[in-house]
Amino acid sequence: MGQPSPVAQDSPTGQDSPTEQDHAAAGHAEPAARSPYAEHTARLTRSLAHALVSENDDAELAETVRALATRLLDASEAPAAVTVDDPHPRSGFRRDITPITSAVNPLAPPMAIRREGDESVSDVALPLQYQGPPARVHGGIVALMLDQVLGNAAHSTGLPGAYTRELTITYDAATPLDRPVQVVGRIDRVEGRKRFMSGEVLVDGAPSARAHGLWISPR
Ligand SMILES: CCCCCCCCCCCC(=O)SCCNC(=O)CCNC(=O)[C@H](O)C(C)(C)COP(=O)(O)OP(=O)(O)OC[C@H]1O[C@@H](n2cnc3c(N)ncnc32)[C@H](O)[C@@H]1OP(=O)(O)O
Repeated sequence: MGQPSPVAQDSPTGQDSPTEQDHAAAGHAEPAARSPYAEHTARLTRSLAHALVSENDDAELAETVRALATRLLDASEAPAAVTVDDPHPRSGFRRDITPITSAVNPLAPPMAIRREGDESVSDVALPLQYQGPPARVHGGIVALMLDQVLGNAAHSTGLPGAYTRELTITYDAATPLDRPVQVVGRIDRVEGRKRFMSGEVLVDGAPSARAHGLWISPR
């Protein structure tokens, strides 16, 4: 596995400035300012989620969190205006707020995606927050990872932006928590506006889940 390399494009179209379609796909307006606030908040929230699932109770910490939650609520009037330089290779959006690769979305692990040849690749180990059955990654999270990595691959060639039209997952085996897994996606063929995609989640090189799907550019 090579070193992560930044995704070349800032937008699904590969242009310097994001288009309206990029914004529609990303679901937000262009950020007005840059600040470390969002990144710190995301890290804090991930830490809180970890503390919650660890089931340790600490009254003093709980009070600190309560007070902080009150302050954060007060400060969250315009969250769309808060952003940071993403320290991770970006998914392709100028500002990534997806719940899987964004550095500033506390729902996201976050998962970094890089290009290797014709494929989009991510190495990730998912912690307990993403558990479904005991010791296994939730199947919906597996689908989310594959949707994102296949989506990244669908946009990696400078083709116009496209949306997931169909995504089929075959779960072959458990995807373990807290162990490195690799998610891979690629374009199998392009027919006009349609991109037929495939990919897999690999555990020690063997697929725990396989995906195929269709991405379509809007008219
Ligand atoms: C660098 C950035 C990285 C960025 C990386 C970012 C990764 C983000 C990953 C997140 C991905 C998402 O969550 S995306 C969000 C979730 N998905 C969505 O919201 C999509 C919702 N669906 C839609 O908006 C729409 O259905 C579209 C835009 C996808 C397509 O609409 P449309 O253009 O009207 O489509 P339509 O005419 O019906 O179909 C187009 C053609 O495809 C054919 N077609 C339709 N379905 C199928 C099918 N299952 N199998 C074969 N062919 C099919 C039709 O017959 C037609 O063929 P012909 O007549 O042309 O021959």
